[in-house]
Amino acid sequence: MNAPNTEASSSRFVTITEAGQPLRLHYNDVGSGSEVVVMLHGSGPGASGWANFHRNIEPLVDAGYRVILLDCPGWSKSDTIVSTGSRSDLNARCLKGVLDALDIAKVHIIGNSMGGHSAVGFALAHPEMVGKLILMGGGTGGPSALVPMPAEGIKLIGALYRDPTVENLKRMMNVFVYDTSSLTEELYQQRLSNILARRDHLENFVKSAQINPKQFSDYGARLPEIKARTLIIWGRDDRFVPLDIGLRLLWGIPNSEFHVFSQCGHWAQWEHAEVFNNMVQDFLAR
Ligand SMILES: O=C(O)/C=C/C(=O)/C=C/C=C(\O)C(=O)O
Repeated sequence: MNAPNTEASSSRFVTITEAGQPLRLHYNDVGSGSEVVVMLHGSGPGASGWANFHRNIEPLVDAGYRVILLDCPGWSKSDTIVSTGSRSDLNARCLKGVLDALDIAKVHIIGNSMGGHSAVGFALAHPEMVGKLILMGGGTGGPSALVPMPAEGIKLIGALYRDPTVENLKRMMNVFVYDTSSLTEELYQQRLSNILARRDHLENFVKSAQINPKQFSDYGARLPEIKARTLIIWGRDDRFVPLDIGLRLLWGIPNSEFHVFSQCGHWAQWEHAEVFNNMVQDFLAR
């Protein structure tokens, strides 16, 4: 019997060059299929590939995919960074560096929130390297037609970055998911320890937003350039990146489809993991 895949057993590092400087990035590498699925996490404090997607890795690995979870610069065990330009483009450059280092020519990408913005940035810069895209609660920065921006959840993320207390974490997590009864003390403690482990990441995120408040590019005008078949997934009750941003993606990306979960906040892959996993496998196999 194979040993279970764990964060520790799949943990790897690679050093790329970013803006002429070495940048050490952490990733998890699970499974050994010839088709590769990259998972890109969101921008909340304490996020990581493993923390965002731990309910989604095993089903894809069991279905025969190799899964790479990249921790973007400024999160988890990756180097810290001050982002003064587009963070979505920065993450896209980092993904290119990692794939080149691993000699991987083509990937499917699942992006959550900031990870969705970064996946679109990557697809625009390197269309030949993208198989299919799955965008959840993200895909472009820019305005919502319905909700004042920054949305309430994004304001709570900012407060948590500036003042990383368990009270601020609970305030953020309580609008993060639809069903707050799913939030356990263990989850809070795990997330808080991730957050407090890297105060440099917190400080640099705050600094980045002060230098450039628009960290996430508005790719709206360029969405029609995306040729990859794209599955857009959203929570109806998303209070971080409003649902109508998903509609903008659907209008803009020519070969796209849109699924909305009711009773779901910003973490569709976690709140509706089983249906999400089946949907992803079906979409990738089509
Ligand atoms: O401001 C945006 O457009 C993006 C926000 C996020 O990326 C928020 C993500 C939060 C998480 O996924 C998390 O795990 O904290």
